[in-house]
Amino acid sequence: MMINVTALLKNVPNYTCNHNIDEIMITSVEKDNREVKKGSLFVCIKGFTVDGHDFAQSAVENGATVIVAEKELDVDIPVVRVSNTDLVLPILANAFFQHPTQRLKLIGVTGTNGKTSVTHLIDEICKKNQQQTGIIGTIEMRINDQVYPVKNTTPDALFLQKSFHQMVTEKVDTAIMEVSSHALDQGRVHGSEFDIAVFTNLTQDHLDYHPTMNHYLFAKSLLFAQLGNHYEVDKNKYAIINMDDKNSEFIIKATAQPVVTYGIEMQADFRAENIVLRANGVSFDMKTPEGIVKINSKLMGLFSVYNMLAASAAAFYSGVPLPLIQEVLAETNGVNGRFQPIENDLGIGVIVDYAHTPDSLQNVLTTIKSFSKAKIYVVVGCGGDRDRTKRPIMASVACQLADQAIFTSDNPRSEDPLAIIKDMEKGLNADNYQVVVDREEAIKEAIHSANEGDVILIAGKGHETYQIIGEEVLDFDDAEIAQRILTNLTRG
Ligand SMILES: CC(=O)N[C@H]1[C@@H](OP(=O)(O)OP(=O)(O)OC[C@H]2O[C@@H](n3ccc(=O)[nH]c3=O)[C@H](O)[C@@H]2O)O[C@H](CO)[C@@H](O)[C@@H]1O[C@H](C)C(=O)N[C@@H](C)C(=O)N[C@H](CCC(=O)O)C(=O)O
Ligand SMILES: Nc1ncnc2c1ncn2[C@@H]1O[C@H](COP(=O)(O)OP(=O)(O)OP(=O)(O)O)[C@@H](O)[C@H]1O
Ligand SMILES: N[C@H](CCC[C@H](N)C(=O)O)C(=O)O
Ligand SMILES: [Mg+2]
Repeated sequence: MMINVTALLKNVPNYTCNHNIDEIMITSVEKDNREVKKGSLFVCIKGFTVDGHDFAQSAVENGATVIVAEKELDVDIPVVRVSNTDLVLPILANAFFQHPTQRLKLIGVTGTNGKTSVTHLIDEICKKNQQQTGIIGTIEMRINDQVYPVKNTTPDALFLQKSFHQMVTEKVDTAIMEVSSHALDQGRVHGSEFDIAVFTNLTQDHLDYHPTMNHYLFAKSLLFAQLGNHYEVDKNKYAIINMDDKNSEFIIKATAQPVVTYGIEMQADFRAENIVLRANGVSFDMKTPEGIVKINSKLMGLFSVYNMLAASAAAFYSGVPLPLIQEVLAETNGVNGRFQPIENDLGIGVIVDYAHTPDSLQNVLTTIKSFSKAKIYVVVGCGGDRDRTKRPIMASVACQLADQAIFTSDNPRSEDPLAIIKDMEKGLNADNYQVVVDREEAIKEAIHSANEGDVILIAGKGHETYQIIGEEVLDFDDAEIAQRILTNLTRG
């Protein structure tokens, strides 16, 4: 692909340049000097860790023909000066890849918990409806059936627009993505034209990044402010909102587009009534704008009912018939690492779940409590270099709802694992816990202690296949490790 640089800069406000660049054609837009090739345009981004301006010379050596920067640079190629490269990157990426989101239906899901679960449900439903889908989120990116790794739940604007462009090329008609609060705050989704935006819920997390819960809420609301524009209502755009969350009113105010509501407690367009929570799933009557649909699902817990309502509303407003939605909800096994049972012959219930916030831990343990007749164990830790204030809350939830908690490590990253556990113990008024720093040993301890009928929740890492200790990323998979320990125990 070759694009004229002035055409690319058309929507960039107030730029200046030290050379005439009218005739320059560029081959790619890059923000990392290591990706620069002959003919690239290199955008210098001031990051949280390093300053991309420091890599400008290296970008020139790698073949860049134009640089976009916030300050004067001593290089031999044209430098386009702008006031904020963070804001310019999405504009350039979008223009370079020819506004790909105008050519597909884009569904964005935001909220503290449930984004991965809801996006995967929507994906399953759309596929059943013969749509060609692309999905981007915590676990991976998938375009049709091809899987690609992702570094962030919501990647940067360049990766995003490039991926949407690939989706368009590969005939995807519906893209479904998780939109994190970090991404909204950093403008990673600027230039992405959403058709449907879903709000799941807001509870405590990420207070290492957002100064207060109100800042966190504001960041989430930006997805709804970015839905369509504010001077006309687009009948094909919908904001899908959980009315039972106390922040729904704030989120609704952010959008000028039609609002579709869902919930259990409050009146809503999609509402679950007559809910029956069973040990092997849930059933409920889903009230919809087109009548009542009976849902029988293998998914567990009240939180899954919310996820099913959100996904059903999103799928319905993107054109999927209700009977088809009903069929997928009956069939789905949910997402890897979300309430995932680990089979064994010992009669112990072992569940791997990605609960890594106070609210999700509470939801999952409450769900287990609703069907468990014997003792509940929870193996839990808190991530290093992440919100420290959630640590004692998670510890307290664990001790209140489980009979025995085992505090352990969950990606300690640059922190001392024992210091993280000490944070968990701060102010804790309980003695039904023990500390086993090594996560594999902690899982072993829980399995060896449990008797037939007991349930063990292994929380926090879900689908993750690694444990980050310091700079090292070690292989670690809760499900695989639990399975191995259980099998060894069965064999005696
Ligand atoms: C705090 C944060 O959000 N950091 C994000 C940020 O990284 P950064 O600002 O540190 O970037 P940097 O390393 O300083 O680099 C600055 C610039 O120099 C360039 N560079 C850098 C090095 C080099 O050798 N050459 C070079 O050109 C980089 O390409 C970049 O353009 O920009 C990067 C690219 O977009 C992100 O990958 C990175 O996410 C990091 C890995 C991260 O951990 N983020 C977390 C907090 C996060 O975003 N999480 C959310 C959601 C979590 C959830 O689901 O709950 C997510 O969406 O993933
Ligand atoms: N609607 C919900 N409300 C509360 N908790 C939920 C909900 N859905 C899922 N959970 C819990 O939260 C955990 C994470 O779910 P999921 O991965 O879908 O969330 P996420 O928003 O994608 O998380 P992340 O921010 O890490 O990407 C699940 O394992 C489950 O314990
Ligand atoms: N997206 C979340 C995932 C947390 C998962 C948990 N295992 C941890 O590492 O803290 C985060 O980066 O905060
Ligand atoms: Mg996720």
